[in-house]
Amino acid sequence: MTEQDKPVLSPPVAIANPQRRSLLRGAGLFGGGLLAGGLGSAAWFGQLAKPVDPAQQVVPYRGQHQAGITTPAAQEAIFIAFDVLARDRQGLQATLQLLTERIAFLTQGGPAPVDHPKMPPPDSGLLGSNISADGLSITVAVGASLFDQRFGLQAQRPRQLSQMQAFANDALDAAWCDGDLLLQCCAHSRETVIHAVRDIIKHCPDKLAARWKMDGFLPAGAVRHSSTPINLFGFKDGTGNPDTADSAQMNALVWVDDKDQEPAWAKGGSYVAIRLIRFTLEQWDRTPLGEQQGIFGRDKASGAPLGKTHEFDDPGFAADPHGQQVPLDSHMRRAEPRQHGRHDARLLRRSYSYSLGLTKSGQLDMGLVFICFQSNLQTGFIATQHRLDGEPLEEYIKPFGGGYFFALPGVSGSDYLGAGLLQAGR
Ligand SMILES: C=CC1=C(C)c2cc3[nH]c(cc4nc(cc5[nH]c(cc1n2)c(C)c5CCC(=O)O)C(CCC(=O)O)=C4C)c(C)c3C=C
Ligand SMILES: [Fe+2]
Repeated sequence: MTEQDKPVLSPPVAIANPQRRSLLRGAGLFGGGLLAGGLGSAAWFGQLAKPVDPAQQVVPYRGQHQAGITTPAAQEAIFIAFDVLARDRQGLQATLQLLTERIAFLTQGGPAPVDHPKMPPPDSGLLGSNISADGLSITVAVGASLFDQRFGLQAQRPRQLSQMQAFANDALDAAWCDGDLLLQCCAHSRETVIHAVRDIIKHCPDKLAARWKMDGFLPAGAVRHSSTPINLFGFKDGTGNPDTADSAQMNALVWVDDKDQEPAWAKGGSYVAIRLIRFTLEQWDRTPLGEQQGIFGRDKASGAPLGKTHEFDDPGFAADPHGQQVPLDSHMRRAEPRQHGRHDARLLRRSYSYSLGLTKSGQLDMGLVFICFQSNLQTGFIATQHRLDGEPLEEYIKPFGGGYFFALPGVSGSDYLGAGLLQAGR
């Protein structure tokens, strides 16, 4: 078991009730630092009373799985897709080795490197002379295009990895889609994720060409208090997620393993579906509350399923077969009909809000970077999105970018990210 896989609480403390679950989500600011420090669960509650400084939090980048997937979501994010400039396998290996080195440095923190004043400074200086780890995680995922003829990796492509095809309500813009590599950078402060992306771009001018980039954010209060973040429609978003502290569930839903019949190197990785979705907020803000709530199937203030009292209450669909409480076409009911047990939607969501300028027609350009992780893309994102196709929410959303990627398995010892893939492709 790697550091990253150790349960935050020992198994007898089962996460049965929602209060416990939201408490566990609180490990966001505390748990990662403790794991990094190698402390056990006994000290965990003690630390709750005396939180560590978030700026000092180190999220281990090594482990069976990459960080940034089941890691509690930090407040700030940058999603950036690149095309690889290398022309051969050796060049790709050098790129992944350098990326791993940068991730190791940036996520652990330390003194900013200095050089001769006649040289360009090796660090941007954005974080001062001492770079804080600041809860930074950088997750590396590969796109289907990496498995074309350039690197001879065709036979190693994860079985379900392909270019994302448009769904019925999509207006995909190629400039915002796909890429050989996707980096998800998350940290407690904006300057830390910007510093990380600038560092990687500075070190890889001959290796990576940026293709598209989107900044994401979560409400500060929700992250600080470990409550469910509220999206730009004003609804709590994440309530129905599976429990990341339940490793059996994560193995079933998120991590590729022997059950998935994927290439051996892919074990420990996860499929990523990322969607850039613009909201028509001017129209939404003129929509009656009752209609808004019917669209999601939840109470706007509490997040409870309609007809229930608390956020984590079971919606009781079996007792509401005609949708008198939670409409049959509401977002939550279509996404997770709960017909065959709890997880019809076999995925873990980890979405962020985005806010750009104005659209060409003068509307707010704001929305959601929807991102989810799953061991099976077909039964995860694709099946769920098909159930959502035609939902009433579509009147207020327009997906315009993103793609499918595969988050590489974690890295151990002195290995580099993707080493298993490149060795398998020999
Ligand atoms: C294909 C998967 C999904 C897409 C795309 C998606 C887009 C999307 N979602 C919201 C807001 C909410 N989603 C909520 C629940 C929810 N959404 C999905 C899947 C997709 N959402 C699932 C599997 C679930 C869980 C349903 C459940 O278990 O009850 C909710 C309700 C609160 C919650 O559980 O998180 C909200 C709110 C937006 C705005 C959006 C794209 C524009
Ligand atoms: Fe959703």
